[in-house]
Amino acid sequence: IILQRGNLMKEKNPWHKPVTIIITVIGVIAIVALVTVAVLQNRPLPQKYKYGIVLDAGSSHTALYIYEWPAEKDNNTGRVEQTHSCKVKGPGISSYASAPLKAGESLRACMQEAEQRVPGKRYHETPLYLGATAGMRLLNMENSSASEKVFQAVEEALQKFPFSYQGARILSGQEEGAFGWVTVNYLDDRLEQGLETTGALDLGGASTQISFVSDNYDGSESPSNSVTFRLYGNDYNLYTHSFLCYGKDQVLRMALAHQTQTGPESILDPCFHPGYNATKNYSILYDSPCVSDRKPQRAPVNFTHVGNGNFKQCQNVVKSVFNFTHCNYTHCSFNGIFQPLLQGPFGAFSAYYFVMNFLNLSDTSIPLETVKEKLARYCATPWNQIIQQHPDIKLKYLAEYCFSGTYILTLLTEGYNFTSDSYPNIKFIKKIKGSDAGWTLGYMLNLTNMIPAEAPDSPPLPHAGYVSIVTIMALLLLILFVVSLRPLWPRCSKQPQII
Ligand SMILES: O=c1[nH]cnc2c1ncn2[C@@H]1O[C@H](COP(=O)(O)OP(=O)(O)O)[C@@H](O)[C@H]1O
Ligand SMILES: [Ca+2]
Repeated sequence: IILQRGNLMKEKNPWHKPVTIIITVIGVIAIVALVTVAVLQNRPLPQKYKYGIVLDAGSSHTALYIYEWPAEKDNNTGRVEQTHSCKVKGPGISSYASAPLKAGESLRACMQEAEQRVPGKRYHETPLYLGATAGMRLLNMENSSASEKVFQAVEEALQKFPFSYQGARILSGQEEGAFGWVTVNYLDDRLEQGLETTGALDLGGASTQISFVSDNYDGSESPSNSVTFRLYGNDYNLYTHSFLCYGKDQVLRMALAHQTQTGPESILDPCFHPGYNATKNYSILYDSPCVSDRKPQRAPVNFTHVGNGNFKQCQNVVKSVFNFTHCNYTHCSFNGIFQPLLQGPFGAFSAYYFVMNFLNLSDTSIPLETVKEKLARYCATPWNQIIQQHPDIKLKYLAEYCFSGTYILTLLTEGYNFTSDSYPNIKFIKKIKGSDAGWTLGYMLNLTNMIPAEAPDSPPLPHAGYVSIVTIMALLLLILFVVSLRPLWPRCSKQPQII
């Protein structure tokens, strides 16, 4: 009987049937394979990078920037980052008008650095651009054949490198302003998300740019200030203006020209520290289209530049470089240039940042009146004390911070109409998420078509969500499968039947 019972038990356990075992094993293998394939197939591929190089040939110096982005995801947002920058030794390329070959040579060291930073197998597909700004605009106005020679020399030097050379050219003021705006908003991820944009304030040595979106500007009033973009499915109507000669170095020339109109032997300059005393050359001072027509006749060769450090008087000198007499539009900034009402936050970079950071005034939550008081105290500090306090700073920069700070505050308030209420909307910035604020990134994004006009189609689920859902579904299938075999389950709990 016991034997019989044992036989009965064996026959009744369907799990031990070969067919059931095979089906179960196949089912488990299929589910494991499904999950594995789903996970592996959709795993993000190992990152490969592409590179782009932009040379910013500014009026005072040239800088090289290397950008990097994942090779598979060109069209995704916020993915292009600056990986390296190199400051070219010596002055800007426009200063080599009388020795153009040296302009090309000056770029070599930074280009060699770029060769080290970009992987060799990417050289040929790495675009290389050079964009020149206001220094070359002025040289081109003054002596176009000299500017052509400089470009020729620069071009020859750059073509010797193994990158994909895409040309050297002068950017228009609108391009310089608009691409600075693109850079700032791209790095802040504002474009793809369609967020309110940040205005861009760029202060160079020879020109300055203001760019922002304003609800009361559709481009119809003063169309030359309008730049339109369609980015990620959003339309932007940007106001932008570049003031040639209103970079801080050219404004200093204009301020000195204002003070030397009669060709004196010496001037007492409120924008320089008390005790500052330097001999300057009239011909060098007036050697720029921004001031050349004002050169006093019968001036001596040199004049003595003496400081007396008075902020209020310095503001008056600086104001003399702005013209507020005429405006043929609803609103103007200065020199009869249209400007819509200021709107939104602003990022102020390049020399805005260098100067305000040096002066410890980059925090715009400090009330504007306090900023002015602090700057007034700084300007009144004797020159020898300033030198002692900042032994590592180049004397040329050091001597000019009082002037530059005064110019920045005057430009922002009197020029662009920022008030003590709207001043805190400005942020003085150097970098955003590791990339320098400036026109170069926006320029490259535009020329490589890296910002799509329409929003890219993105997969409905991120990778992790996709994997989780596939795994959960596979487990459910497994449970369903096991449950479906229920009629074949052994009835272990039942009492053995005794026949
Ligand atoms: O460390 C610094 N302290 C103060 N000013 C600086 C420093 N580095 C650069 N600058 C200034 O920033 C400005 C940069 O202008 P840039 O050469 O880009 O001219 P551009 O944009 O008008 O062509 C110049 O006035 C230069 O002197
Ligand atoms: Ca610049």
